[in-house]
Amino acid sequence: MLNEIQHIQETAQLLHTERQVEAALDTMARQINIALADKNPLVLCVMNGGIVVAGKLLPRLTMSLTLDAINASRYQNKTVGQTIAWVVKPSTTLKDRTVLIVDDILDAGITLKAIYDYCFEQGATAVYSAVLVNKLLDHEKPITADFIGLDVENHYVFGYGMDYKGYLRNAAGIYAAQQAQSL
Ligand SMILES: O=P(O)(O)OC[C@H]1O[C@H](OP(=O)(O)OP(=O)(O)O)[C@H](O)[C@@H]1O
Ligand SMILES: Nc1nc2[nH]cnc2c(=O)[nH]1
Repeated sequence: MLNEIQHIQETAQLLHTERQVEAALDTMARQINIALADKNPLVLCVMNGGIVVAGKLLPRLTMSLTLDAINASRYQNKTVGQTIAWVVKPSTTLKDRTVLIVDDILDAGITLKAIYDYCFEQGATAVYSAVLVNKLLDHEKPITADFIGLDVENHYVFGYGMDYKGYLRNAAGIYAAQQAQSL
């Protein structure tokens, strides 16, 4: 496995540098600070991928807020999505809260739509979403995010929380994985 990960890392294409990602986070935070200034939001970090984005975004946010996590995983360390596994649900009540869902990537949009619907089912009054990366697809998605950091073309990407088979979430940039060799 580690041979494959090393190969993926060495052959990956850098799409957005750390500096570009940090600038995108600044811009997202500015927009969120304006839109949710007086909303006392509950920030819901979508584990595991959202952990880096949430961790980087939170110190940039200036309003009063609380934090919780949700883990709805569709890829489960694979590169092709399947049905959603609800691993962790928030322990805080969502009732009457404005929720800000924070995730690393909006791809087909199935995960975000499921979490969005879940928040309303739990009694949230308003639900916003922030994703670091929006993948450009040639078909409609069931949901769009309110705050988007960067667009990427239709590659499998990793870095800034996004994994390749569970690894490379710690890459300090956004990379496109090239086709894996069978190693
Ligand atoms: O738009 P979609 O096609 O539904 O995919 C997006 C989701 O996929 C990834 O999660 P994943 O299921 O890989 O879990 P992870 O956060 O643990 O990596 C990512 O963090 C998003 O939550
Ligand atoms: N790491 C990663 N997770 C995803 N989940 C949905 N699409 C992607 C992707 O391109 N990369």
